[in-house]
Amino acid sequence: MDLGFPLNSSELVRKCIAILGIRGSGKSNTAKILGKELIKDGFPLVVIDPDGEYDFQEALRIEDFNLDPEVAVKDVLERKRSLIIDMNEWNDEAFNFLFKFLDSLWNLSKIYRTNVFLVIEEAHEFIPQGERTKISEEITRLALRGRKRGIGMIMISQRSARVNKDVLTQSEVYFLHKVVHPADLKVYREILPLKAKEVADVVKSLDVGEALFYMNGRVEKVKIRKYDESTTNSQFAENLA
Ligand SMILES: Nc1ncnc2c1ncn2[C@@H]1O[C@H](COP(=O)(O)OP(=O)(O)OP(=O)(O)O)[C@@H](O)[C@H]1O
Repeated sequence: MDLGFPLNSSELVRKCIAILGIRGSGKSNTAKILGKELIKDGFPLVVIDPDGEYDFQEALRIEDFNLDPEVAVKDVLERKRSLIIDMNEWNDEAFNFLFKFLDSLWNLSKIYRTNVFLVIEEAHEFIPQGERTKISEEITRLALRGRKRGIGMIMISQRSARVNKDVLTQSEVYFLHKVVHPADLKVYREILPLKAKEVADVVKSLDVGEALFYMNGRVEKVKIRKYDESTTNSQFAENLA
């Protein structure tokens, strides 16, 4: 696949991927490019979208939560359809749906074992460090034990230090965009096999859309290509069979 640099999508299957960086550093753009390329290569995505900003062609958007979560999960695992769960309303209805959806995903993935990626935007909101919720427990279980069931994860956060450490350290692939806060730089130092000064210098030099890509022990400065918002239009979940 082409992210602005070439990468083999099969190398990402069943892995946890972290996309980190400050506001405006290009995280969402990176996640969208990566998500679109994964869909193109045949891997369904489930996007937990707190700001209603994701919109992939051929994905179904769920924003009306009357739907049976198990039917939605089966659509992903059986028909390999991508879903965007729009959490914009941030209400009990949305959280109840999400909890049941993640629980069904855990249970049914054992049967189907479809390779799928769970995309979690603003990951610090759903899997906060030092706090446990019903949802964070579901996501943690999927991250720590989902690999054999086909589950990969893409976590995106502007607050690296506030994301649950147990989950973040499961990541094997990192896109590290610019950060400035010392607590976030400290997280980068823990992740990268570089000297502290090197980390500080190279991270400071990153422009919008640039990131340190870290996988298989190799760190590379990359420029992600720009996502074309005009080519997207997801369908609504009423179309779910
Ligand atoms: N690789 C890129 N090439 C060119 N422009 C980019 C690139 N990545 C991001 N941008 C632009 O920079 C701006 C911020 O990008 P983006 O929304 O992806 O950042 P973010 O880190 O996700 O910010 P936030 O945390 O506020 O969501 C957008 O206008 C986007 O179009």
